[in-house]
Amino acid sequence: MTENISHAASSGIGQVITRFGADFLIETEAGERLRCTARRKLDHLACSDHVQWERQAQGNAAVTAMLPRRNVLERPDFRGKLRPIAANIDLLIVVASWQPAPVWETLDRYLIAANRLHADVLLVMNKMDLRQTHATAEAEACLAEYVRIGCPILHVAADQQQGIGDILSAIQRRTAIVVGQSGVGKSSIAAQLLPDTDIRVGTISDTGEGRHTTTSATLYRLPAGGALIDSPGVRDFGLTGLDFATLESGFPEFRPFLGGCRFNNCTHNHEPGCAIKAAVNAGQLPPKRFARYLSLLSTV
Ligand SMILES: Nc1nc2c(ncn2[C@@H]2O[C@H](COP(=O)(O)OP(=O)(O)OP(=O)(O)O)[C@@H](O)[C@H]2O)c(=O)[nH]1
Ligand SMILES: [Zn+2]
Repeated sequence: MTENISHAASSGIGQVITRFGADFLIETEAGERLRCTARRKLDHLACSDHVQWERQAQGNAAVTAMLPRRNVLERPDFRGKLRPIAANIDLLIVVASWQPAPVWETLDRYLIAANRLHADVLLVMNKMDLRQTHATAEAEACLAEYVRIGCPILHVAADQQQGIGDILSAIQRRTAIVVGQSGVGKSSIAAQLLPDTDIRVGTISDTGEGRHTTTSATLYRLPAGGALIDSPGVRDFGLTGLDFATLESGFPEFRPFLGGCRFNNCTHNHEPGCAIKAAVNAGQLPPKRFARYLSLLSTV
């Protein structure tokens, strides 16, 4: 790596691939991977952040600035302090399965989180081989409501390599993360999306310092375009700090009716003249989603 340095650019723009302790692995615009140090004030950098980098004496490189990010996923560390783990996420791939059965309120929470991040959602119903035997009428009705509100849904079977190509084409050029409750098949799906483990590990061994195992979120480029950010902490991320405005805007199907409530601070619960409740009663809004909205409302 060092012999190329005199010919290579000495500074530029790049993207954070992952982090090793205080250091970052950066991908330059030329596609080169550089291990960089960063000043303490850049400690809040996260996987997929765009940055400015600079080579220094002895071939060391450093991140010198963070460029604006479109969003950031944060989760509390062991002290309860919010820490950024991944930035610039375009798509939340929310995985659910027929066994374990979907927890619909959890799915609603992921939809709210995606909306808060201004990211798109793709619901992946995994283990479609178990749908016939395990899907209850209630679960099918809940899923039908997701179809009704326009949530994109794919049915796949990761174990049987069915539908993985559809997920790859749905990602397109976006940067995605895979989330979902335990046991639904997130690892199986990630392994299918990133089948070449050498690519997965190789991105990190490219720094010439041997193979690192990192629990930090890592950005993987997908051969068909787009990228996947993955780590255990990304996969089991959950919505925290829910407030009323976030909750209400996480139910996009309410939007056409929102101006119609008698009170402009209506919470769509007990208030008279509520347009949302009227629309639910008139069959214009999905009732099961609304019932879960009320249950989430009692937590804000
Ligand atoms: N029947 C069936 N089982 C599957 C399918 N995909 C994955 N599984 C199984 O489901 C189980 C859980 O899969 P994982 O990929 O470990 O699920 P996960 O979401 O990563 O689980 P956690 O690590 O607990 O969060 C494993 O036993 C898989 O073999 C599928 O398409 N059909
Ligand atoms: Zn209302």
